Amino acid sequence: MNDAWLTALPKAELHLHLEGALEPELMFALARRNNIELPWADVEALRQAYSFNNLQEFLDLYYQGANVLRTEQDFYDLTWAYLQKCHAQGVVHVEPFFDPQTHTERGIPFEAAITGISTALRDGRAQLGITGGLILSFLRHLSEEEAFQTLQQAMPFRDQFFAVGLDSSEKGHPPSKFERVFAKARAEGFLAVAHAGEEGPPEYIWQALDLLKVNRIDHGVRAAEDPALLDRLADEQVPLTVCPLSNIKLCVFPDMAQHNILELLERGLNVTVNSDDPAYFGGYVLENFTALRDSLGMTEDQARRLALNSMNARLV
Ligand code: HPA
Ligand SMILES: [Zn+2]
Repeated sequence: MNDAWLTALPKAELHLHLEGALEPELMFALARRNNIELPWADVEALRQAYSFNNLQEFLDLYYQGANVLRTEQDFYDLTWAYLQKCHAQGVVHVEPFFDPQTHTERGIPFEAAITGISTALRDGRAQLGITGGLILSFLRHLSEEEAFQTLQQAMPFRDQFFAVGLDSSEKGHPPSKFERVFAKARAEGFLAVAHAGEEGPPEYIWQALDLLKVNRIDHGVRAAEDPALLDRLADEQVPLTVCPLSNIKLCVFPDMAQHNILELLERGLNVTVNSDDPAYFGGYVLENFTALRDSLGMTEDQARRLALNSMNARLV
């Protein structure tokens, strides 16, 4: 199975943080455009800094990088660059996240972010034939109150996103912290997803299912530690948006040869392949598939099932 075969396979990307698609070259270009001084001398020095021992070390850099995003045009350019990458790799449907609080906390109008992103998604549909929709993600290291405020702020733009999500520092911030915000979002008609079981324990996956009533679990690889949870995920065919290269970069697994994605697939779980933060983790969807082929011996049949799972796990 060569790269062209994997590219031709129709794929959906269901776990992608737009802020994590900010390539170093674009980060420097936007810094120049917005008169912002970056703490790295050049693109090479920035790439050198992409070495992480855990999720938090990555997040510290990711929030720093997002600081170059200021105008509606910046958000448009970021999203458009991502969509062109998708187009080149046979990704035909996308359901990206954005983190409004990363931007509103530094004084960027909510409207600038969501309008720039939505306009690019609309152009992606018209010009590239890529379908999809946007997920508004709450930062779980911030308070419930701030999540409620963010949802409130988003209401005038309710037709521009279809679901809410939960991301950022997982440990110590269980899904239960956001039970009431998610209930409100669901009552408003939004679907729900949540990061759970990336660094956090299986208990957080149970909570995401039972308290947040999510339609998908983002990551979920630590479900492997809990046989009863594996049975539930298999029985209910809950989609898991697994991100192999991310998990290696953030030391969730020591190396790709030890990743459990194919074991989860063979146990009957509804797993999909995604890139998470491709600019930081060394690859988009295609590179995640090729890594599974090269390091885990993924077969053509498994690749087909993974891609089909992603298409079937679409929510819009
Ligand atoms: O992998 C992730 N986990 C949690 N929060 C995130 N925000 C961007 N990427 C991630
Ligand atoms: Zn993620």
